Amino acid sequence: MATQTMQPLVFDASVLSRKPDIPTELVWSEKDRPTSDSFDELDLPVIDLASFFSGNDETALEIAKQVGEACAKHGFFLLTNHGVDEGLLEEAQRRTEGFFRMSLEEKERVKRKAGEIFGYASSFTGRFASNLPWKETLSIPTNAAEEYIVKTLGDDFQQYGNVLQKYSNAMNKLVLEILEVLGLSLGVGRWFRDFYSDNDSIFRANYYPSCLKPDLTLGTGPHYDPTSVTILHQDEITGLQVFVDGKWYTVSPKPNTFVINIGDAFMALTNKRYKSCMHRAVVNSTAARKSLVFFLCPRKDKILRPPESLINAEHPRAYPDFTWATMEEFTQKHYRADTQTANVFARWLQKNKEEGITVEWD
Ligand SMILES: C=C1C[C@]23C[C@@]1(O)CC[C@H]2[C@]1(C)CCC[C@@](C)(C(=O)O)[C@H]1[C@@H]3C(=O)O
Ligand SMILES: O=C(O)CCC(=O)C(=O)O
Ligand SMILES: [Fe+2]
Repeated sequence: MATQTMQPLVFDASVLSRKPDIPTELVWSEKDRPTSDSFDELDLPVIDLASFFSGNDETALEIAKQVGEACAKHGFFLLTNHGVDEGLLEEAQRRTEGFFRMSLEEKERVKRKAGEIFGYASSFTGRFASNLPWKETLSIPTNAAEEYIVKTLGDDFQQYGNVLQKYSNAMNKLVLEILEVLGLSLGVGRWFRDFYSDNDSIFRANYYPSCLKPDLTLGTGPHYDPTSVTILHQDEITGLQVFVDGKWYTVSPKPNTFVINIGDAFMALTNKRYKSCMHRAVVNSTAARKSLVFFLCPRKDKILRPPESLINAEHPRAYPDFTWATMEEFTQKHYRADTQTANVFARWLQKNKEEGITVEWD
């Protein structure tokens, strides 16, 4: 008798957004599903970046203190007066909308292949079997955004590639400034800025189609970003939620404002002085939502070891040394990034060391 193999689900928004019966692969277990009390707004400090760089030391120290408090508590804050051109933000959002509105077949010309970080993924149908996210993603290298888009989608997409390159360049400049604020807040000056000066980061556009049963699904499941620092730009639709003090809260979009959060790799680099924090994205029944995300990643072969001044008797090493290449591989080949990534990764490094497999901290 021939054995029947299960075909992976096809996540085609033009079909699924109209379907009241949700395929089981996209239904999340009850404990993870969004509840109505998760829409209370989270109170986050709004950091004025222009004031930080105004030349007044007292102002800069006060701003660094606010950032430090937020990062020691949950790792999230908002950023305004960031200097990124508003027209560029609008154009990046608009052209991204245009990309995701194309047919599945057209988008799959840039399909993300197994084990690869970059490309278009429609939910993660080929990658995971359950708890699939109600989203499509397009991930590209920030250091070669235009080249990547043109190479995969062709010359007709040159304008989109160019906008994503400009956006990536703007994020690269902005993240180094944010790292100056973070450096001042921990008393290490430009150490973080210098460490990431040759960063090799990831841009990701998230597209969350509307869903007729948003109470059963999640756009992005609960996770900590495994990366270093995340700069998120939401369109005008609400969806981001953060878990603080045992409860889910919403971080609504505000015009011309970025949401910044610390990821696991930066938590390790600060010797756990700063925390990464669990978050997720919910979907809704009426409107599609987009977010543009810059995930700061160090040059792949750089050892993540905290500055000496952050290590002492009161704060012994919280994580072993590692490279981003190893952590990235871990999230792609061994572990689905979730709420436990940093701890499971540290244990995995330890186990490899015990088994005599070379790890960076030998
Ligand atoms: C290194 C990475 C893994 C994820 C993409 C990223 O480039 C940065 C963040 C990670 C992720 C977004 C965290 C949430 C879970 C995840 C599976 C997702 O929902 O997209 C993660 C990414 C991944 O593709 O593994
Ligand atoms: O879309 C959002 O608001 C959050 C996305 C997110 O957390 C991620 O891509 O890591
Ligand atoms: Fe995230």
